[in-house]
Amino acid sequence: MDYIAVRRALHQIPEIGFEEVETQAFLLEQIQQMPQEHIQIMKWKTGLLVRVQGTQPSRTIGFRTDIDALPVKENTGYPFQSRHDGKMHACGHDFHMTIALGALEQIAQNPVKDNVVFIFQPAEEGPGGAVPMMASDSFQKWKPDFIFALHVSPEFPAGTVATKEGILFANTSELFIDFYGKGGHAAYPHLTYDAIVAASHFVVGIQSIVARRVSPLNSAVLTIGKMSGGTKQNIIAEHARVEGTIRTLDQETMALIKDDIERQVKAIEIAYHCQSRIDYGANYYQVYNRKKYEQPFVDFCTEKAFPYVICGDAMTGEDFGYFLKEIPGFMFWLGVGKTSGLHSSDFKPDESALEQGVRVVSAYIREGI
Ligand SMILES: CC(=O)N[C@@H](CCC[C@H](N)C(=O)O)C(=O)O
Repeated sequence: MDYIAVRRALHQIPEIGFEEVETQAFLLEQIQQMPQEHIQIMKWKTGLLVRVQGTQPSRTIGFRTDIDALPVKENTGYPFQSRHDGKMHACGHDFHMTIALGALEQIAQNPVKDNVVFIFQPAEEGPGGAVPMMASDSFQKWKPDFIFALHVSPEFPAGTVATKEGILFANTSELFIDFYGKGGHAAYPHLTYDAIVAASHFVVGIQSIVARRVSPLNSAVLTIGKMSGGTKQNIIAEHARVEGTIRTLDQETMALIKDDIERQVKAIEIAYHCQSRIDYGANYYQVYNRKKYEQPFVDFCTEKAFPYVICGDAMTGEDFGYFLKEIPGFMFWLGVGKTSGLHSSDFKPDESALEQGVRVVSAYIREGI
């Protein structure tokens, strides 16, 4: 398989969570070009489960990749840039899928003792594909006894593995708040209750939550990434909406932040004569690496001379945390060299990491687990 060509082809067809129809078809096309004798495929919504039958199986090993993209307008200048306007693989899932396909090809060509299931999971960026996929009959039928996954990172040199014991990715909760006021003519503000002014005060007010309610020895993030409202420049807005995300390293801090958000929303309602509705959307459980499952991987990397570093916690989220809550396993970062950060419109990971990713994943399946 030409990893770079596959990654570039996937890069051109980014799709948002649970819309990965073209992606699923492309993945199937690639899988059909592999030796078929030991492979079985099950579709699950826009995702796939692909099982390679082991030679003398006593258990099932799982490797999971996410397959969705983000609503980002690409600005990489790539000749192979996204063909789907306003959508982009800005979180590296094109890399993740290519590495999964590469490892699948190697295992399909030469199966290992145990069964291996490659899990192509939709909607990691939202609304969250892991929980419904895990609950499906298809997943339950081939449920792995051990599972692992990777995520690309621009924080580490291309091809370098980075992981740690304990929390790797944070707990997350999406946040959507609608403010409803009373619209009217821009020249008669005293006859209205401006929803945009209410939402703006809310956004400024909550900046004090992490600064003043969360212990300075703890960590949390409260980001509003989107704000919208109104219909025209000379009409006072009846409705405004803020959309964001909360990140914490424990559930208590998550509850504390939500409680403070609710208090501030109540205060805004009173002060600005509006009504509101809060929706916490998708919540992701932390990705927690238990030493028992992470340490053997670190030892394996050392033994095989795969470049490796110990990393810190990150406030990124990943619904892979739900797999690890139920199934033994671990997650790691794969460095893709210095580039703009994840979710940036000019995110340009170093493609030399693809081959190393395939090498690490297939070697660990074959010799490590
Ligand atoms: C690795 C990564 O970037 N993951 C996403 C996960 C999204 C979680 C959820 N939809 C939210 O926005 O809270 C991230 O943003 O960290």
